[in-house]
Amino acid sequence: MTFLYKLRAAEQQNASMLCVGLDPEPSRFPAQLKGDASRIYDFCARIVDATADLAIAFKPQIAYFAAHRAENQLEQLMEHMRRNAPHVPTILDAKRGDIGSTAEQYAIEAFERYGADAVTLSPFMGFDSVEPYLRHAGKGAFLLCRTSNPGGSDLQGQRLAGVQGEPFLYEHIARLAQGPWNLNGQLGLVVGATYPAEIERVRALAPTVPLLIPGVGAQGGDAVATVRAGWRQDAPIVVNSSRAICYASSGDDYEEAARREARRTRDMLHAARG
Ligand SMILES: O=C(O)c1cc(=O)[nH]c(=O)n1[C@@H]1O[C@H](COP(=O)(O)O)[C@@H](O)[C@H]1O
Repeated sequence: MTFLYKLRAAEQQNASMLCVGLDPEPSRFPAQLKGDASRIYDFCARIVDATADLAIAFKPQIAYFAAHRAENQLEQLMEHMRRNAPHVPTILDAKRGDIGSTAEQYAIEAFERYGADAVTLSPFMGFDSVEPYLRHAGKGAFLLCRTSNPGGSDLQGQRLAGVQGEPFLYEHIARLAQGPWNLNGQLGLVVGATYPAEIERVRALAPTVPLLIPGVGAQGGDAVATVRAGWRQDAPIVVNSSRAICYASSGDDYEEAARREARRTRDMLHAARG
């Protein structure tokens, strides 16, 4: 089963465009787990169980595990998601990007070690840094295109003088992902919810690829404008919220609070489809 097939099935089954981001920070855990990096798995598994019927995808961010030497807990979590939420695809947020031979190793890490359905990648080093991921049958890859952070415009907002029409770099990336780079039909693009006008532009240039859209919740992106700009009947959007869901409460009720916030966000996104 391909990543895109799984994504479409989860979109239907959970009536959702919401991606639950898993960015575990022990210092923000509720009292009984607070500060304890050995409980990262426990914390994340409970968030997964509380939101498995509300999400189109789960997105663990690898740095939050690696920083605490908790890669083994990430492996456990990936296994937990496959077992307890097999209908929800996983996107490993690793933002990798390196020469082909090293990319081959990163692809094995993402798809074989962690068993992710998709991964986030930086396209900065060009097609031969992306191609090794496309060799893994059915696996997805989201290329950073117009990221949610203010500094995203430093490079992504520069015009490419040598390219026809002098597009912005992010526009060029969108065209490549829709066309010549999309060898396995499983490429997607990352566009920040903080820039709805750019989401609309990317959607115009890449009408059928899935868009991973972080930036609602803690970063203050406009959820309604995001859906209007990016959602199309035949092209899914995956709108990520991490901290606003994981830390909806710092008390013992954190699972219920995460569920409430996930449901509220999912319903708001759904309603914005009009
Ligand atoms: O690729 C990403 O997921 C990503 C791209 C981007 O442009 N902006 C962005 O915030 N992210 C990630 O999305 C998550 C956002 O977290 P919250 O701001 O807490 O919802 C983090 O894990 C970021 O690393």
